[in-house]
Parts: sequence; structure tokens; C-alpha cells
Amino acid sequence: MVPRESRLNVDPIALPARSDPVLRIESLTYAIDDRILLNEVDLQVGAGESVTITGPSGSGKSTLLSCILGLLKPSSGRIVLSGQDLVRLRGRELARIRQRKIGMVFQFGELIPELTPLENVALPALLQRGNRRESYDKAAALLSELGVPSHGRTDRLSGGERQRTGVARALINSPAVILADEPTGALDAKTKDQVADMIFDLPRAYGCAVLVVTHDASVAERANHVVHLDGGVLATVRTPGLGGS
Ligand SMILES: Nc1ncnc2c1ncn2[C@@H]1O[C@H](COP(=O)(O)OP(=O)(O)OP(=O)(O)O)[C@@H](O)[C@H]1O
Repeated sequence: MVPRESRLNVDPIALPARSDPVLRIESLTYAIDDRILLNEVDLQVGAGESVTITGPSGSGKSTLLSCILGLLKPSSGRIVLSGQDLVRLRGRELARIRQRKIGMVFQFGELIPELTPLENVALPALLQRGNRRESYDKAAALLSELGVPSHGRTDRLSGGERQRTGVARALINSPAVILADEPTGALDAKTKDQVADMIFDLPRAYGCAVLVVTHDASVAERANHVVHLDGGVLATVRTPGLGGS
């Protein structure tokens, strides 16, 4: 992730060698009425890399995720995912790319309580008309890898198990990027650490890019890069391992 050099507070040379960006956001502006909620945002996330977005309430973090998901149409700029500009896509084509390329993890899991954990995880693969057997086998394998029982009642899962199930569901279609909006916001301290460790290990374990929005500094610092959004402007970039500020 490299915001425009004019806005960098660190020497760009200090940033580590970058993989090719899976997600590249260029000069993204989103305005509603006369209010600019995102102002010329530039951001990149490479495969096998994690980036955290922090920022005060109302700074535009969720708006940025909604633009990447194609739920909001930017006023200008580009969102290039695996070489395709999502801003130019419409309707079914956008939905298809979103299903295949993006996995989303929510603050409260957002699982369907009437379905088992296995069914929740398999659902995105089935919606993509995946082979039924293969979809369920992959869902079972992911749940097993992430340590969640496949069967039983979804509404009886613990907070941590709920988030792990949400992560398994996000992974089922082998996405290029996983977006997570406050994924640890509803968890106690111990579970928060476990879930945060799991999420920031996804780039290594599954080769995807990870983009996390969080208010929690101890969670944010696990990422390869931390960027700060304020008033719709990407203000700073930090690479925790390098001690940038
Ligand atoms: N549809 C809308 N119309 C007008 N203003 C909006 C709309 N959606 C969001 N906003 C405003 O845009 C700003 C950014 O909102 P956003 O939800 O992206 O912030 P955030 O950084 O995610 O905040 P939080 O950390 O509290 O979730 C806020 O001031 C919000 O009130």
C-alpha cells in the first residue's frame, strides 16, 4: 500500500520490496451531495500482504470498503482488483467478480443462524454454482483448519468460533483479497488476540491479500502496513516492523 508520495510521512525507500498489487486504488474520490467522504485515496495491497486502515469514527473507512465491494460508486478514480477496474463494472459482472475475488469478514460474523456452520461456509461456493460435494468438502476442510465444529447450531457458536466461521466463509471461493471490517470489535481480549493472529496469518497461509479496518491499535500493528484515514484523506503510512511513523 503506497499512498501518493506527496502524502507519505516516511521515506518510501524504507518500505519493503513489494509484490505486485492485487488491489490497487488510485485517486479514489467519493462525494455525496456536496460532502467529500473520500478524497483522492491511493492504496495498494499485494498478494501475501496485509494492510490495516485506522482512523477516527467518521473518517471514511467503511465508505472505502463499500467502494471496494462495489456497493458505492466512486465519483472518480479506479479500484483495480486482479487487473480489472471494478469502477467500470456493473450489475452481474460486478457481482460475479465480487463473489470470486473478494471475501468479506464482518464485525459480528453475520452468519445465517438457521444454517449450520458447514452450510454457512459452503453457501458462497454453492451460489457460484460450485459442485455441491466439492463445496461441502472444502467448507469442512476450512472449518477443520480454523478449528470450528462443522455441525451443530450456528447461534450457539462462541464469538471466536463465529469469526472463524466468517473467515472460512470468506475463504471458500479462494479470493484474491479479504476485507475485514472491525473483525475483532465484538470479542473479549483473549479471543481478540487469537482471531487477530488468524486473520493476519491468512496472507501466509492462503496467499491472499488482507485489508483490515480496525480501531484497535494492538490489532492494527499485526499488519505489514498501517495507514491512517482522516477526513477522507489517507494521511500516514507505517510499517510496524520497520518502526515507521
Ligand atoms: N449515505 C450517506 N450520506 C451522507 N453522509 C454519509 C453517508 N454515509 C456515510 N456518511 C458520512 O460519511 C462519513 C464517513 O462514514 P464512514 O462510515 O465511512 O466512517 P468510518 O470511518 O467507517 O466510521 P466508524 O469508525 O464510526 O465506523 C461519516 O461522517 C458519515 O456520517
